[in-house]
Amino acid sequence: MATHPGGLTLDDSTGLDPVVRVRGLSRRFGGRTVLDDLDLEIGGNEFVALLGRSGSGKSTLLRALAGLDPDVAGDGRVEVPENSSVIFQDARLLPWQRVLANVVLGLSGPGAVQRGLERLAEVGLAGRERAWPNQLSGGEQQRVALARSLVSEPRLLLADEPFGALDALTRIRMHGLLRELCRRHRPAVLLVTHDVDEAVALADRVLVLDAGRITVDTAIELPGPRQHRHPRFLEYRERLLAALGVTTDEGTIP
Ligand SMILES: Nc1ncnc2c1ncn2[C@@H]1O[C@H](COP(=O)(O)OP(=O)(O)OP(=O)(O)O)[C@@H](O)[C@H]1O
Repeated sequence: MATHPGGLTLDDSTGLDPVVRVRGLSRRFGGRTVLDDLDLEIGGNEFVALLGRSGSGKSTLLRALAGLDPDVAGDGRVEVPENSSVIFQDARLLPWQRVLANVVLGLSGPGAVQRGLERLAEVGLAGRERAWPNQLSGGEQQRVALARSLVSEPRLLLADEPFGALDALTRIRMHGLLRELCRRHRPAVLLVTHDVDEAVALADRVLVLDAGRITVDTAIELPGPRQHRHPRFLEYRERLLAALGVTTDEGTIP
């Protein structure tokens, strides 16, 4: 059981008990308000994608949740699980440490190395444990970062455009891998992306951040493996693009 900030008692056993609770979060840079009294809840095991135009504050929100921004306004309330992980667009591996050492960095105790080996196998890098990061491709390095982000069995995974630097084919493979790993390890996920297709393909719920607040909050309900050409997929896509202010005509070359 856990206590809601408002005093409501929520039942952990449902898996719906929020692991992220944000109330009244504001962030200003100089005179500019980027996050404006924002509220957000993410349930345990929920996979949430956060869309927004460039500069709308997606990374600012993720950094606040990751505890990487010491200057978020004091009147807001941000509750996240202690055991959270972050993954960025660049893998951020230590070049002087081998792959396995990068994955288990900061972990101690019996079983840490074993867990690292298991995660590496899950991301398809069994046998590469002793390689140096610069011996891996960009996509492989990002697989290592994914293994590292899950090795501590986090309750919350914060991902900031983790596939943004990858080529289209690698990105699609990584989508499948992330979905599969999240099904297995069940963290709640907040995935920041500018890619509407990525959001609809991966998430249970998609948010749009605009003018400092969450303006769209929609569940994605699609049967079976997600097909980009499924009519409902296209419907979600159109609706989200419209919410982002993109008209269907944009991108059409006359
Ligand atoms: N440390 C900072 N100092 C000043 N302004 C900042 C700082 N960090 C972010 N900003 C501003 O806050 C706004 C939101 O930035 P943020 O990186 O959160 O947007 P974003 O939605 O993630 O954008 P993108 O999709 O382009 O990555 C931008 O206008 C940015 O210039």
